[in-house]
Amino acid sequence: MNSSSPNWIPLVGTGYDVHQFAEGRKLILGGVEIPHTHGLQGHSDADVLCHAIADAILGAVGLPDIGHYFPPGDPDCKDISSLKILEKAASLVRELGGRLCNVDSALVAEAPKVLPHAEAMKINIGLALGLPPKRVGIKATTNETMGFVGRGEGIAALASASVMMPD
Ligand SMILES: Nc1ccn([C@@H]2O[C@H](COP(=O)(O)O)[C@@H](O)[C@H]2O)c(=O)n1
Ligand SMILES: C[C@@]1(CO)OP(=O)(O)OP(=O)(O)OC[C@H]1O
Repeated sequence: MNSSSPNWIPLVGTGYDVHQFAEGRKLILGGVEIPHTHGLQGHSDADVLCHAIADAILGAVGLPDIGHYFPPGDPDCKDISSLKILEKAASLVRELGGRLCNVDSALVAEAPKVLPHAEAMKINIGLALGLPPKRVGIKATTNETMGFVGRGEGIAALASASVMMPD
C-alpha cells in the first residue's frame, strides 16, 4: 500500500425523526411542498425527511445530531428550509475529508401519497448534498392504520447514509 495515500474506510449512519401534523402549516418533504389538508409542526419547516437524512449523515461521521448545529427554538432556525440543514451536514463531511456516497430513506405516512413526489425530492436532496438523484433513495409506506402514524397524527422518517472517510 502507498503510505502517502489514506486508507479509506466505509462508514454508515442512521437517522430517525417524527413530526406531528398541524393545521395551517405547509407540508414540506424533501424540500417539496405537497398539497395536503395539514402540514407538519416544527420550529423549522419541519421537513421530517431532511431531518432524518441529516442525522444519518452526521451519525456516519461521528458528529452530534442536528440539534447541536440547529438548536431547537433558535430564532435563526425559525422556518428555515431543512435543505439548509442537509447542506450543512454535507459540508461537515467534506471538512473532515470524507465523501458522501449515498443516502436512503423511508417515509411512514398514512396520507398523503408521497411517491408521486419522490423524483422532485431526490433532485432537491441531491442538490443540497452534492449527490446525483440516483444516490438518493426515497421510499414510502403506510403504518397499516396502527399507532400514531396509522391514526394520521404525524409522519415519521427513517434514513441511512454511507460515507467514505480517510482512516
Ligand atoms: N404515504 C405513502 C404511503 C405509501 N405510498 C406508496 O404506496 C405503497 C403501498 O403502501 P403500503 O403501506 O400500503 O404497503 C408503497 O409501497 C408506496 O409506493 C406512498 O406513496 N405514500
Ligand atoms: C432543526 C430544528 C431546529 O429547530 O428543527 P425542528 O423543526 O424543531 O425539528 P425537530 O426535528 O423537532 O428538531 C430539530 C431542530 O433542531
